[in-house]
Amino acid sequence: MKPNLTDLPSWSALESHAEQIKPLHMRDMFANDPERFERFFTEAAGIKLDYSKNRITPETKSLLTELAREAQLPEKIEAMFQGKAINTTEQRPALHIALRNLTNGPIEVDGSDIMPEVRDTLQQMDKFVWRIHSAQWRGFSNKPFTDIISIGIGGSFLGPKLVSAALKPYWNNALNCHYVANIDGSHITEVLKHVNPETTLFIIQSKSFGTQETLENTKVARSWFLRNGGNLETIAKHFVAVTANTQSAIDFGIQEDNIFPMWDWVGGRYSLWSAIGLPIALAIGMDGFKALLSGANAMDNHFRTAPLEENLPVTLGLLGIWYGNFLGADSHAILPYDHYLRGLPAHIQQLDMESNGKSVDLNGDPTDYTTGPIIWGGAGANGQHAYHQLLHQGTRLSPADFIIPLQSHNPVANHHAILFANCLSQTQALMQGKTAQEAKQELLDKGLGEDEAEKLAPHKVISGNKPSNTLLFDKATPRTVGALIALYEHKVYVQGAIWNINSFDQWGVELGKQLGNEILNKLLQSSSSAQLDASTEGLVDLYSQYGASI
Ligand SMILES: O=P(O)(O)OC[C@H]1O[C@](O)(CO)[C@@H](O)[C@@H]1O
Repeated sequence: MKPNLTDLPSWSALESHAEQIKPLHMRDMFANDPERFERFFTEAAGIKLDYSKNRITPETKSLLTELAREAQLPEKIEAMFQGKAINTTEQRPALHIALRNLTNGPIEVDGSDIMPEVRDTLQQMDKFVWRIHSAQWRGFSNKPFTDIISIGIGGSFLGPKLVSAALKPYWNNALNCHYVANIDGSHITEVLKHVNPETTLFIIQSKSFGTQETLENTKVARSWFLRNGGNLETIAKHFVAVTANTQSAIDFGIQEDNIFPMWDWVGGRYSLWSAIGLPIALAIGMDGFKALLSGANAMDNHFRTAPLEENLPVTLGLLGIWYGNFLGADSHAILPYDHYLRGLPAHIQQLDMESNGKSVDLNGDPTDYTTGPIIWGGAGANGQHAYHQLLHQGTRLSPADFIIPLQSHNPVANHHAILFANCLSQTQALMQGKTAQEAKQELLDKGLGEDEAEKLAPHKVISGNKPSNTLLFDKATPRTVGALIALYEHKVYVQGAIWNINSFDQWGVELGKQLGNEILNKLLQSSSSAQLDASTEGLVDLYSQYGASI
């Protein structure tokens, strides 16, 4: 039997090593090692990573790499690329890498090559995008489309939404791209207010075609369409679907020719590279979409072949393990300093937390170590005037990724230099902090008296020693955005592989769905026999008294 993770020799070595590292300050690490930047810098697929502002030494790095080897990470990486059923609870491979496999080499699932279907679907997308862009495919009154509304949630929403916003400079501008996800009726109501039924195309995005939010929103979109000039014959011009469950989409009323396939070997949160990326392709064109795939593919090749020590996803994954399992961090911040990438934290949050928010290992045994962190974040520099205070002076440790392009798509005045300076100053401040002596001297220099300075100084002390990574790329292009997202996908896999958990299922979300249906029955028909706890029952009563009648 394989040893438990915490029984591996490198695990106990890392535990002892952590005790040696805890008292050390990064300020001194930088002072003592002029090569530190070069030592802890790596790049691949257009993404540069400076990880020198971490609480690590070369020994930390080699111990973490040893952990990766002892936990059989290289074998597990290969298993993913070879299409092994690494999603063990559902007996499926996780082959998002096939969706961007540009070598045309075969990738087999159950003995048959899946690449022909992948290529066919890309062609189907290509043809569709061309027909919409060239106005060969028009709305019911023969006008070209002006708006697309993608209806989907979770992985069928966050990835396409992130990427289409990230690549706004590449939009062909003939089409506006909107997203509806939430079952809160205000979401679809607000989106429908701004579009014309004659020129609006709906893309229903659901791998399962069984997701309540998506199906209910689709019903609303359909009746809105029928009430506003459309009819049963013209629905086919305005509704297409992307799903792995073709029959349910047909039963729902989507014409078979309007259905783009996806497959059970691609997880929802890894699916933006499939036809779920249709809104992206419509927004930026198929060449742009293929460039996105090629960026991800470049990261895939790097991940599969680069030595562990130079491997970007492995490096990020191991650093996360270092902080989470050995230095007590329980969250991780994603801080894009790029307006176009403002959707990145939400996407990575789903990617990471739905993948690695697990507490049993592959054998079904409870893990005796912590797993996936809480992912949070937002766009810089805005966050500096909000939550960065806690990063600098709070009691919790939250490592952060600062993500910034070297060039801006919009070189307005000195904005990009200012943005860049803000980003770097944050990582510097987090690393070096401000000592009590420095704080006091600053106050004295400002003319405060000795007593006053002494009193105020503790509030101005910043401990520093707070870790961050800086990720850079030339510009947010389809290629770099593809590589960046693939980097995080693989980071998540690295961590899941080492923690020996299944990163590709999400059973935790099911209970809420089950209970939600029971509660809904209660809300809609007060006769339901479902037994509820006192709190939920009380809240249902409140809804029956006040909510239902409004
Ligand atoms: O694409 P579907 O099947 O509608 O699922 C939407 C999302 O729901 C989830 O299953 C979680 O509820 C995600 O994993 C998935 O991306």
